[in-house]
Amino acid sequence: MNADYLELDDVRVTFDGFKAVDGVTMTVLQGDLRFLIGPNGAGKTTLVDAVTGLAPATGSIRFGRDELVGRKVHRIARLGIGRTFQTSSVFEQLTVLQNLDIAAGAGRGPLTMLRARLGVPPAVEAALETIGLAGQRDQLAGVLAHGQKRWLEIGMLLVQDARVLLLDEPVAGMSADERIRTGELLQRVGAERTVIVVEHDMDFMRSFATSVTVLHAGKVLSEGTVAEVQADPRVQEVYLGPGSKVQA
Ligand SMILES: Nc1ncnc2c1ncn2[C@@H]1O[C@H](COP(=O)(O)OP(=O)(O)OP(=O)(O)O)[C@@H](O)[C@H]1O
Repeated sequence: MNADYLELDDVRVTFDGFKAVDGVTMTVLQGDLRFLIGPNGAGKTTLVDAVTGLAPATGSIRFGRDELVGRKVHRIARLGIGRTFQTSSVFEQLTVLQNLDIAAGAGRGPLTMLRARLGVPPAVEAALETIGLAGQRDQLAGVLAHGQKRWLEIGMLLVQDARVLLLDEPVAGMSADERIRTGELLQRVGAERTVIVVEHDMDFMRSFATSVTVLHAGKVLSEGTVAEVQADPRVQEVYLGPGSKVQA
């Protein structure tokens, strides 16, 4: 098995006795574009919080040889686990390049930062190309289109050399064209990394997921290819609904 994989074993998160994540076991490999779906309140965001250290979890979350449960947020980030949130978090008053530069400099000292400013570091250059914003590098992030801001956030994870990307509703609010471009970006990025996408957009999932985990009430209800989970009667019952178009 490749060293870059995320392995969750019996992960649990409890808030005042309420089991938000209730014994989740799943493995996501490098090159997999895994979609995490489920009804509102199923525990998707809490599970991502558990992986990134924002929610206190029990059980085991391993990235390669490293155990993440019990580690602090910044240590988990340094191990190469990156995430985006439901709302965009770019620095609107700074340019695209400055946003990437700051992300690339996270953890570097001021002198290193100063030296790095003399030229655009190769990792930043590569990220600009990957996210399709090379032409907008000197624009303020605040004037970018909604989709472009979300791509910039992904770029910020790339320059930090995140090996695992956890993206919370990355296409919410995007146009149809932006959705397609985001899916293609995730395919490019996901070829070399482990990507988990929390998403409610079923058309987007059908187009781009290589595998799907369905959460319900904090537990894994179903897992497999898009066709497999869509054909699963339990999924149709609790999530996709009796009227959903099943395209097995
Ligand atoms: N900090 C918290 N304290 C108490 N309960 C919480 C906390 N965070 C989440 N919950 C509860 O845990 C459950 C799972 O929430 P979570 O946000 O993980 O679901 P989700 O599947 O991401 O939902 P959505 O699709 O609506 O974003 C919900 O019932 C929520 O109210």
